[in-house]
Amino acid sequence: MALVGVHRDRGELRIHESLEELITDLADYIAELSEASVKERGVFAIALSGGSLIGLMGKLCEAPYNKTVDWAKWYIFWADERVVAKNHADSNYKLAKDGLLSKVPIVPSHVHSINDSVSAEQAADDYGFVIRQSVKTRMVSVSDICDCPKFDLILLGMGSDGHVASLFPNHSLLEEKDEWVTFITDSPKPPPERITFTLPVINSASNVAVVVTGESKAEAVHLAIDDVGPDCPVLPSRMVQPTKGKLVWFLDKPAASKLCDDPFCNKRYSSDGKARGLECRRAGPLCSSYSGHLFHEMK
Ligand SMILES: O=C1O[C@H](COP(=O)(O)O)[C@@H](O)[C@H](O)[C@H]1O
Repeated sequence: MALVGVHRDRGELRIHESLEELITDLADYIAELSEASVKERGVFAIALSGGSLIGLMGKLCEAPYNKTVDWAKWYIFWADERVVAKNHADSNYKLAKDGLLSKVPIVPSHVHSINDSVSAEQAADDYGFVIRQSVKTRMVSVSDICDCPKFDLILLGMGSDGHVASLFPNHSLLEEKDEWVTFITDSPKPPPERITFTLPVINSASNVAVVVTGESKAEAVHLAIDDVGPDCPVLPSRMVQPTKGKLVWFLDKPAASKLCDDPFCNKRYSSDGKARGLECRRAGPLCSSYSGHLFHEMK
């Protein structure tokens, strides 16, 4: 059973009892967005990240999703990529290909991976061109408030330092306002050369999901979501604030364990692993950060 709440300005939180439950909820969420987008626009433009996210999407390769999802309508992009050969162990493309894309009937020409035979700067330029072409042909829609691409869904992971895509804390790339895709040659996490969507592109998407698991990320989750006051370090993950789109956090219990303005009205999980806040929530007024929200237990 998951707890779902809507934070007043940090989007919807889905906190899962187990990884298995999170994995199923994530597959349902992606499948539903795909269906809605294909119905509305005839296509589904999705941007992936690398890391643990791909393993957590694995259920999409299984029944019923492998048969019910309209894979032929999917257009795949990457929110970030390491500038390494496509068959390199560090490649986000390889990770997605091995873990997902080779197991479902995606049209190969709909998979937009980076040019891996040029410099990071050139790869970012080339990828920006690919996205401009995709906007021109309306495979990717365009934001109605700026000229940015509006992806149907951008899927992000988050590092324990709070980075998303290849946007790292205290890095000048966080200030990029003009480019859609940019590059980094000094990534604090190896490999050093990467390309990444910029915040204006991430924040123009119709839907953004941040998928975070494990206790090692609990502090970053706390800093990305809770109202921790003016001295709070501004993590890249906190700068994910879709202008008009919907933000959803998929968390497991360990990742959510340091949330203080939490769905449980400041009560953490009790030692037996039960979410005590459920009683608290039923009994009394809700934590102010979660006003105007729906809170329910998901079956
Ligand atoms: O380097 C990267 O790290 C993040 C987080 O990865 P995780 O394994 O800790 O989930 C990932 O989202 C990003 O795409 C990747 O390039």
